[in-house]
Amino acid sequence: MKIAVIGTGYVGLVTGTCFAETGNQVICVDVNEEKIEALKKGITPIYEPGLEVLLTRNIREERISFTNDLEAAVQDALVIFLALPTPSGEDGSADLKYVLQVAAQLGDLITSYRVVVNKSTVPVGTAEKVAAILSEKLPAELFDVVSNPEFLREGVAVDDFLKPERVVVGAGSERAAKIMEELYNPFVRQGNPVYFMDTRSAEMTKYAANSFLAMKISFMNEIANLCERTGANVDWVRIGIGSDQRIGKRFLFPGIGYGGSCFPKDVLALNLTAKEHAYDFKLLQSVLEVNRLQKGRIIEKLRAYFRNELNGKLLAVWGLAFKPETDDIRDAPSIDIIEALLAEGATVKVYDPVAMDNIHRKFGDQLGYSANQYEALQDADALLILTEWSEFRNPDFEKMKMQLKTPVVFDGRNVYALEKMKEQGFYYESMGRNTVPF
Ligand SMILES: NC(=O)C1=CN([C@@H]2O[C@H](COP(=O)(O)OP(=O)(O)OC[C@H]3O[C@@H](n4cnc5c(N)ncnc54)[C@H](O)[C@@H]3O)[C@@H](O)[C@H]2O)C=CC1
Ligand SMILES: O=C(O)[C@H]1O[C@H](OP(=O)(O)OP(=O)(O)OC[C@H]2O[C@@H](n3ccc(=O)[nH]c3=O)[C@H](O)[C@@H]2O)[C@H](O)[C@@H](O)[C@@H]1O
Repeated sequence: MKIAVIGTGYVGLVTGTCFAETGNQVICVDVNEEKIEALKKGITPIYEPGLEVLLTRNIREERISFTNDLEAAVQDALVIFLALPTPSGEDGSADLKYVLQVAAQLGDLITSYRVVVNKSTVPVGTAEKVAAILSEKLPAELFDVVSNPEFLREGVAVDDFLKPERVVVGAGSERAAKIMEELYNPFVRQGNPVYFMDTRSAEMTKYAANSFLAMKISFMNEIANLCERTGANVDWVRIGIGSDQRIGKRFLFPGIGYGGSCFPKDVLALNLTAKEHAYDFKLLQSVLEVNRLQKGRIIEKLRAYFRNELNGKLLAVWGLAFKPETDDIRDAPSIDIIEALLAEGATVKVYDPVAMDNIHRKFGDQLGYSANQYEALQDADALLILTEWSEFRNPDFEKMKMQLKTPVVFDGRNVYALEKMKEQGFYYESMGRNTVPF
C-alpha cells in the first residue's frame, strides 16, 4: 500500500519505518529541512534503539523516502498519516494548530480518494474537525478521516509498534476500516487485536490509557511517601500488590514523578476536556497535583539533610532523560529538580549517557558537564540519581566514594538495594524505603 506520513518526529518516524518494514511504500514529509536531509542519509534525529538499523535497511531497499514537499508526498498515497505535534496550549488544552493547518493544506491537494489517519494524540471530536475542514474543499466521497492513536513507548518504540498489545482504529466508514484492516494485517497475524470503534471512542481511549498509567504511578508515589512515614518498604508493597493480576506488576515504580512528552500534557488536556464539558474530574486533578509535589520530594530530602543550606553545595546528578533508553528531556523531572537546586544556590554537575546535548541546549553554562559518571562526582557533597540507566546499577562503589567529598546518595529511582549501600558505607536515601544512615 502507498502511505504518506506527515511529521517525522518520534511517532512519524517509527510509524513510517515500521510500515515500510511490513512491505508498504512509504513517503515521509516534514517542514524541517535539516531533519529531512539527515533522514535521507539514514540518520535519525532521535536516540531510539533499533530504529536506525531498520530505517537504513528500508531506505536501501527503497521502501521509504523523505521529502519536504507535501504535495509530492500525498500525490499517490492512499493512506495519509498525521503524526504532528499536539503540545499543551497556554490553558493546558491540546494545541491543534499543526493538525488543523495540515488538514487545510490537504483539502487543496487531494484529488482522489484518501484515508486521512490521525496518529497524533488529539481531544475527542478532532477527527470530526479535520473532516469538516476537508469538507470545505472536497466532496465527501474523496476522503475518510480515521483516528488511530499510537501507544508506543520511547526507548522500545520499534518493538511496541511491530508487536503492539493492541491497535485502536476509530473509523467512520466501512471503506476506511477495510483499508486500515489490510494495513494492520501483518500485526494481526501475530495475534494482536485491532479494535475497531467510532472516532470519538478511539480518541478518548488514548487519553484514558495515558491518564490511567499516570494515575497508577502517582498512586505508587503516594504509597511510597506513606511507606517512608510508616517504616514500610515500597519494594515489598509493590511486589505484594503487583502479583494480583487485577493490579498488574508494571508501572508501579515510585520515583520523582512522571515526565516525558506525553503523560504531563495528556493528563492536562483530558482535565481540560472534562472542564469544557462541565465535568469536575477530581481524580485527574489529584494526579496532576501529586506529580507536581513528587518532583519536589527529593529537594525536601536534600534540604532536611543539609539543614536548609543548599547554597554553596556541589551536587552531582546522574541521569537527565525523562527515562532510560532515550535522549528525550521534554518535561523531564530532572529539569524541575535542577532548576530548584540552582535557585537555592547549589552548583550542579551532570552526567547522562545520551541526553547531554539536549540538557546543554536547555541550561548552557549554568551547569557543569561531565564526560563520564565518575567525573561528575569529583568533590561533590552528594549524588542525585534521576534516571535509572542500567550503567548506574552496578557502579564501582569504591571509585564513587573516592570521588565524592562525602559518600551521600539521594536516589530518586530506587536503583540500589538498601543492604548493598549499608555494606558500602553510604548515607543513602531513596523513595519509599528506609534511609540507610552512615
Ligand atoms: N513521542 C511519543 O512517544 C508519542 C507521541 N504521541 C503523540 O504523537 C504526536 C507526535 O508526537 P512526536 O512524534 O513525539 O512529536 P515531535 O514533536 O517529535 O515531532 C513532530 C514532527 O512534526 C513536524 N511538523 C510540524 N509541523 C509540520 C507540518 N506542517 N508539516 C510536516 N511536518 C510538521 C515537526 O517538524 C516534527 O518533526 C503527538 O500528538 C504526541 O502526543 C503518541 C504516542 C507516543
Ligand atoms: O503517548 C505517549 O507518548 C506514550 O506515553 C507513554 O510512553 P513514554 O512517555 O515513552 O514513557 P513511559 O515509559 O510511559 O514513562 C513515562 C514516565 O513515567 C515514569 N514512570 C514509569 C513507570 C513507573 O512505574 N514509574 C514511573 O515513574 C517514567 O520514569 C517516565 O518519566 C506511554 O507509556 C505510551 O504507551 C504512550 O504511547
